[in-house]
Amino acid sequence: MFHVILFQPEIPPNTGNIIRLCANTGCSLHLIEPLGFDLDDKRLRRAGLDYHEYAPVQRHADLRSCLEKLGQPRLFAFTTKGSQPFHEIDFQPGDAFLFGPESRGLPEDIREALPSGQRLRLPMKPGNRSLNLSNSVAVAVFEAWRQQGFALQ
Ligand SMILES: C[S@@+](CC[C@H](N)C(=O)[O-])C[C@H]1O[C@@H](n2cnc3c(N)ncnc32)[C@H](O)[C@@H]1O
Repeated sequence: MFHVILFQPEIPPNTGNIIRLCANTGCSLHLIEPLGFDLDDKRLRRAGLDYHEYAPVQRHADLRSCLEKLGQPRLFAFTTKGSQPFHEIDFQPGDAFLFGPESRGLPEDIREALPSGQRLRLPMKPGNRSLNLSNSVAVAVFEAWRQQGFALQ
């Protein structure tokens, strides 16, 4: 349905939650190396994942090779530095959603390579820094899936 791309994720429980989220919503999950942990990290396994939930998870050496493998999908970057409200986008099956690492967010060159309309911001109260990574992915995926009527294919 949708592709979730985590750029160099750092914190195992976040990725564990996102693996389960993707398994439950039918998204594929793409991890851009280097990762801040091993995929068999016990902190990641503590998310209680079943083996089948790992099935749609792929690792990629870099973002470019990931996007090539996905056939150059329409790409949206979720960033606190975006100005485009995410809920105004008409998401389409096959779209890819890119999220940054927990400590530093997406690098500037990756953000700036996209038009401003594809740099999406999730609303927050003024003065707050950011949402948790796995919460951000959940909000984004469920809005996109809601727009498809929670279609199962
Ligand atoms: C913990 S945040 C990173 C914090 C980093 N200091 C920053 O400002 O980007 C991890 C990721 O969650 C996503 N995220 C968190 N809050 C967001 C928001 N309000 N709008 C869009 N994306 C958000 C982004 O992809 C971000 O790179």
